[in-house]
Amino acid sequence: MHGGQMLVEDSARMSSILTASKTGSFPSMTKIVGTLGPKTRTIEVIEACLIGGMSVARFDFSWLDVEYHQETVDNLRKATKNVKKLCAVMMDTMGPELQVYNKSGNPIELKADDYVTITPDTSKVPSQGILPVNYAELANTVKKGDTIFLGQYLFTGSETTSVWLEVTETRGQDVICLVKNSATLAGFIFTMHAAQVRINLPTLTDMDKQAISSWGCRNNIDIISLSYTRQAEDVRELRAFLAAHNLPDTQIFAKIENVEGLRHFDEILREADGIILSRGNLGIDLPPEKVFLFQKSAVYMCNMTGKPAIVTRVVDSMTDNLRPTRAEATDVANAVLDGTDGILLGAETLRGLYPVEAIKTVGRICFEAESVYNQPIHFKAIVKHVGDPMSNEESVASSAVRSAMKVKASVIVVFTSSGRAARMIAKYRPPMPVLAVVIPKLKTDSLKWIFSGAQQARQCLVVRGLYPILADLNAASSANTGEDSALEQVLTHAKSVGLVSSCDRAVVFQKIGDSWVVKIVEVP
Ligand SMILES: Nc1ncnc2c1ncn2[C@@H]1O[C@H](COP(=O)(O)OP(=O)(O)OP(=O)(O)O)[C@@H](O)[C@H]1O
Ligand SMILES: CC(=O)C(=O)O
Ligand SMILES: [K+]
Ligand SMILES: [Mg+2]
Repeated sequence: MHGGQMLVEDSARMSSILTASKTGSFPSMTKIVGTLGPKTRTIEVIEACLIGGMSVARFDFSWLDVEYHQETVDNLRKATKNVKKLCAVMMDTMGPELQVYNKSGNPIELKADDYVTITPDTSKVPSQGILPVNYAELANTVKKGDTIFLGQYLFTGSETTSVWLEVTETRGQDVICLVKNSATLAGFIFTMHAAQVRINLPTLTDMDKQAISSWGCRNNIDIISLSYTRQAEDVRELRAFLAAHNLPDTQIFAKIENVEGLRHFDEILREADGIILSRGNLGIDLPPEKVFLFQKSAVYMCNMTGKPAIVTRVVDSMTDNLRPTRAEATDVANAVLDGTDGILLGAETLRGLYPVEAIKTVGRICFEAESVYNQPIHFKAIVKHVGDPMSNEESVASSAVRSAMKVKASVIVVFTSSGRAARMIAKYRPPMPVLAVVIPKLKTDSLKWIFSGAQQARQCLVVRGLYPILADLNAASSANTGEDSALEQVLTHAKSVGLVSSCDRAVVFQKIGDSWVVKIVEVP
């Protein structure tokens, strides 16, 4: 059961480390985002990922086309039905990504101390001596001494399949580079990252717009992960585009992947619904000694404002191995202790040999870290950050979390329509799970009437500690009559999944009429 009875600071902790974890059937509070690709697109594997703890599926449009992703998302829908679990759909844009296409798929061997020319002439065949890139202005953008990384998609920057280049000169539109490490580039697409330079391409490209208006609309996507977000305007532009394409409720998670995004972090955070700390790219854009500082500061700011923070690139080595490295295992736990909402798996699930094991391993580490998370410190920091006077809702929400801790409640139940109230509770990081009971609302898009709710429920799946339940329509009418049939149903469900037992206490946060109310009930 979740609970955080002991902190790492407690002196009695050491021997208890060896006690087996009671993970049970309930997943970690920290959410796991899995990128679906070649190794994770059959119904069977997706089912195993969902059962293993994946609650958000990411579709990366840097790779392949709308038809490919449609097949995968159709399989995801079947899998969620089969295992009776909700899963949010996250679409990841391509953005201004530099790519080298290696049509033949023949490996390219680069040797340390050799020279290689990067050219925008894409009629050239990539080889040891020449690498054609999909960007005409590279020579005007980089200068002597700059660093360029190149490798298979989702490369780590310290492996034999990616290469570190140093710009020695520019010649017309070409860029001549010194190869710093020997490497064999394999695959059909290589990603290029020029460190700390501005790529003069729009954040939301025409290709992305096309994919959103076709695939995105067709699948009523829950979240867009906006790659290479560099300023708040990027988010505003996407927001307007979504509204114009009948996707007004799709959330925007800004991916911070370079120093320009880092510089504008505060303004981006104000506009976005969540943040993805894209350590893959940012980890090579920043000097290594600065990466942790960005992570701690960014997660802290997200926590203070109650917006989800997702950390990427945690267990790269699990792409080919059953166990993560010691450093990776510790890194996952530290991300949880920092306060992250979710962990995003990329290569591990996309092309890895052990996608399900990667999900489960990360889930177990998160679960363990959550049990020693210093929630009281976090709680105090938010109260201080929000300051006085608090809004009525926030004041009651924070009190609900405090009450739940004081009475050692097993669960907090929150009734919500948009998900906002649930996120407000989660912001205070209660140590027990929060059941977000999503009450459907009747809405019109001027063509037809529809019930909202399913999407809002799925969007809760990216927030630490939230477990959404989509209420039936009868629940919607019972609230204002003071009837508690919905609450009874929720507690019965919580009992059936082993989350609560008879005589446990549950804290309920709900809106009755215009007032926010907290009550403490005993599980029947
Ligand atoms: N016991 C209950 N049973 C069923 N419905 C309930 C119960 N208690 C509250 N509700 C309903 O839950 C809904 C809570 O949604 P509400 O819209 O107030 O919150 P939200 O969507 O998180 O915030 P906002 O609308 O401000 O974005 C209300 O419609 C309320 O009437
Ligand atoms: C996932 C991703 O894009 C990154 O970490 O850079
Ligand atoms: K991408
Ligand atoms: Mg990236």
